[in-house]
Amino acid sequence: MSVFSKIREHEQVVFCNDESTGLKAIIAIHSTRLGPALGGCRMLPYASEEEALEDVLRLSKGMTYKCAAADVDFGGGKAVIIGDPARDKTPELFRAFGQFVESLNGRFYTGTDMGTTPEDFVHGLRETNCIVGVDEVYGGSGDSSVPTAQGVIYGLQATNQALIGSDELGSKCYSIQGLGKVGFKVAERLLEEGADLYVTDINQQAIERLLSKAKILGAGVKVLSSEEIYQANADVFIPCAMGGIINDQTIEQLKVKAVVGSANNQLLELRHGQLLKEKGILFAPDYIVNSGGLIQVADELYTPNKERVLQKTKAIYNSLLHIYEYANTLGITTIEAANEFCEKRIEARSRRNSFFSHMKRPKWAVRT
Ligand SMILES: NC(=O)C1=CN([C@@H]2O[C@H](COP(=O)(O)OP(=O)(O)OC[C@H]3O[C@@H](n4cnc5c(N)ncnc54)[C@H](O)[C@@H]3O)[C@@H](O)[C@H]2O)C=CC1
Ligand SMILES: O=C(O)CCC(=O)C(=O)O
Repeated sequence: MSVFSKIREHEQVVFCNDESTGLKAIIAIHSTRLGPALGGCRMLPYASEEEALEDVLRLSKGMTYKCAAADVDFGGGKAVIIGDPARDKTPELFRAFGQFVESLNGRFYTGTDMGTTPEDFVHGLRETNCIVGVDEVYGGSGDSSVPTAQGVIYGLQATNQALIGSDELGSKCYSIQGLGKVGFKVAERLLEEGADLYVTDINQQAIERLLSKAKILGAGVKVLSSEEIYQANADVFIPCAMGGIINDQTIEQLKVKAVVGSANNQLLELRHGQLLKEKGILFAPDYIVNSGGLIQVADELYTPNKERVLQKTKAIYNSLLHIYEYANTLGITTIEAANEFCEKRIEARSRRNSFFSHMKRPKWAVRT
């Protein structure tokens, strides 16, 4: 397939190469119809450049929908750095990346994602102001995985409400894939609520950290292998690592009643939403559940306010219940319902103007 056929849905794709630092990154801007593109930057040891391109194209498109669902005036973008986060990170690499972000002149804002941390982006911040989610001491709004994890908790509560008519999180069993920045915080909160957990992570340190926490709380955690997690006898599966994990092979194994997690692009294909529905498994559209981080970093660009972020993150609960109800009424899948809702909103808003006209975000005039 030609490059232009591959990127036909996207406005712009930038390949960033810096030999001296070893930086190989791709920035994808899916759409700026609702405002400048906003989305985190992943660092992963992709098996091939094609795989990295595929990932950044899918992720940036997802951000367009996430921005529409979260009702923020930004568009969809994302970046990936090809490299091993455990081995290849240097301050100079992140500065080189920051220079490329700056060259886009405000069309793209970025921050953390899988494999990157707020500390990494402090280096990038020396080259551009278009970096979000660094520590408050550097003028940022802080680690965006905190509201992301909070949003997953609201998503779990809404899903429990839809399934059993109660928001209660304890006295249930959850299976969690990935105990990184988001997964660990979700696991910690569920343990505090008295829930039982099955967990998996390819990083042994992440497992040990959670086991120490569980020991302090006297809580029950069972560690499973990467393959076993799909068969766990849990009520809800919480994917907090990579995408594409809901597919033909895994759906067959799932015993849960719902899938609610932070991982971006959980469904390998749209039809997997239908397969989940047929199996009676409720799917919480990932870009609604995991929008807490986006809400925080978007808010940061209007001068950050923690209380406002919390209020907007809480809205994930009602948004999800609304999507469940809408899907039920129309007899469609929850992902179809969410996509339809976002596409209508993008269409309605773009009728006003099809371009964004200001580099700086206007200050919030109205408190919600
Ligand atoms: N950090 C944030 O605020 C947001 C994150 N997300 C998404 O949530 C997911 C997790 O993000 P973070 O926690 O920030 O990433 P992270 O890099 O901090 O954590 C990911 C964890 O998953 C583990 N992992 C990787 N492959 C695995 C596998 N095959 N099986 C089990 N564990 C595996 C890693 O060892 C790591 O501990 C990603 O899909 C990310 O795109 C979405 C919205 C915002
Ligand atoms: O969390 C962030 O820094 C930006 C939001 C994002 O990339 C995401 O929601 O996937």
